[in-house]
Formats: sequence, structure tokens, C-alpha cells
Amino acid sequence: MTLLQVRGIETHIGQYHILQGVTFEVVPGEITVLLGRNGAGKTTTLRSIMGLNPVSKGEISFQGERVEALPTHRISRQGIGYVPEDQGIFPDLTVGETMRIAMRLNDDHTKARLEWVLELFPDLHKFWGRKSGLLSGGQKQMLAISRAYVNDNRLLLIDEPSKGLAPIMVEKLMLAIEQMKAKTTVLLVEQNFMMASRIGHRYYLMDEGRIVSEGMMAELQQDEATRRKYLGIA
Ligand SMILES: Nc1ncnc2c1ncn2[C@@H]1O[C@H](COP(=O)(O)OP(=O)(O)OP(=O)(O)O)[C@@H](O)[C@H]1O
Repeated sequence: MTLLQVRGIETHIGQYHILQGVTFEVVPGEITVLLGRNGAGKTTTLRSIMGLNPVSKGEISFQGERVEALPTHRISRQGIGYVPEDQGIFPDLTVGETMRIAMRLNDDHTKARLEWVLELFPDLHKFWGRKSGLLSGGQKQMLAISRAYVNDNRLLLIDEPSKGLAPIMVEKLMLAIEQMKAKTTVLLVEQNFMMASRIGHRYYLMDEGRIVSEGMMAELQQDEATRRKYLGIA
């Protein structure tokens, strides 16, 4: 069964027709990657799923239930965690405060998830009492991912975690996201094809508000012409 099904969604922002019929699905237990150059519509797609950019047409089903007409907080309560491109960190809150506020429940299950993610990202443990605004870019990204992970979400939407980070940090995050796959399903927006192709199972390639290519990541690794055409890389 698919976990998330997006069918023919169209999204307008102001007078602009940004998404022009986007269809794809996310299979549980996989990392699905949305690829595409700047401005292709990847962020708008994640924001449309979360109800932050409401769709004007099309359907979004999560675990078999339609969600496209729900407000963002209800979509999130259905079990979708969102890590926005700018991370959405509150700089004056400490790492610990950020995590405690994020935790919807204080039960053993949620505490175990917190422990697991702190093992995955020891820096967060180390800087538990530090204000989030003082963290490095990579640590902020770890915090944003942990905050989305700590509740028992079935799906995480992660928007370009590698943006602006040094290669070593990108590598760390990539390995962490790969480990999360055992516990949750991930829809990842990524421009770093090297990173995406190493951890992704399935890809959807966007251009000008549409999906122009889709398949298994291994196929795209063999398809130089498509990569060149839409990603500008060989
Ligand atoms: N608030 C807005 N007002 C007008 N146009 C917008 C707005 N937000 C996004 N757009 C436009 O929508 C298109 C898709 O943007 P989006 O951010 O979804 O692309 P993206 O694929 O995520 O690109 P990037 O990798 O650069 O973040 C772009 O042409 C962008 O300029």
C-alpha cells in the first residue's frame, strides 16, 4: 500500500500557477526523492502536502485518507513531520526546550524516540542547554530533523537538508537519514544528486511545476541524458 498519494495537484501562489498537475506516491519504508533544478516546484510540493500552500485542484491521500482540504495542524497530527528548508528553528530556545516543546506526548515511546535520535546526533545531546540560534548550520539541521522525528510520525518531509553545508556534514546527515528509514518513511527534496542517489530508492524529477521523469534511483544513475537535461549534471 502507498503511504502518500498525490494526484494531479495544482497550486497557485498569488497570480502564479506554480504546480501544474503533480502526481506521485510514496511507498512505506522507502526514501523517495524529489529532484529538480531551482524553481522547479519541489518546496511548493512539500508545502502543498502540509497545507501551507493550499492546492486548487487534485487530491492528496495519506494512509488512505484525503488530507488536501485539512488545515496544517490537522495534517501534521495525522502523522506527517515537516522539516522546512529554513529549518524553522526558534533561536532563543535551547536545544532541550525545542525538543520538549515538540514532543506531543511524554510517554515511554516518545522518550525512546528522543533517546534514539540523540544517539544518532550526539551533538544535540552535547549542546542540550545551548540556545538553538548558536548552533552551527549542520547542528540546526539535525535539530530540525530530530524535532520532526521525535513524535511517532509515519512520514517525514525533509526539504534540502544539505543546503549550505560542508561535505562532511552532508555525509553525516545522509547517513543519519538513511538510518531513520528503518523507523519512518522519508520524502526528501534534494539538489545534491550524489547525496540523493546514494540514499534514495525512488525518484521523481520535477521541472516547471510538473513531474517529467520518475523511476528507481538506480535507473537515473544510468540515465545520463535525463540528468543532463533536467539537472545539468553528467
Ligand atoms: N511566494 C511566492 N511568490 C511568487 N512566486 C513564488 C513564491 N514562492 C515560490 N514561487 C515560485 O514558484 C516556483 C517554484 O518554487 P519552489 O520554491 O517550489 O521551487 P524549488 O524547486 O523548491 O526550488 P529551490 O530548489 O530553489 O528551492 C519558483 O518559480 C518560485 O519563484
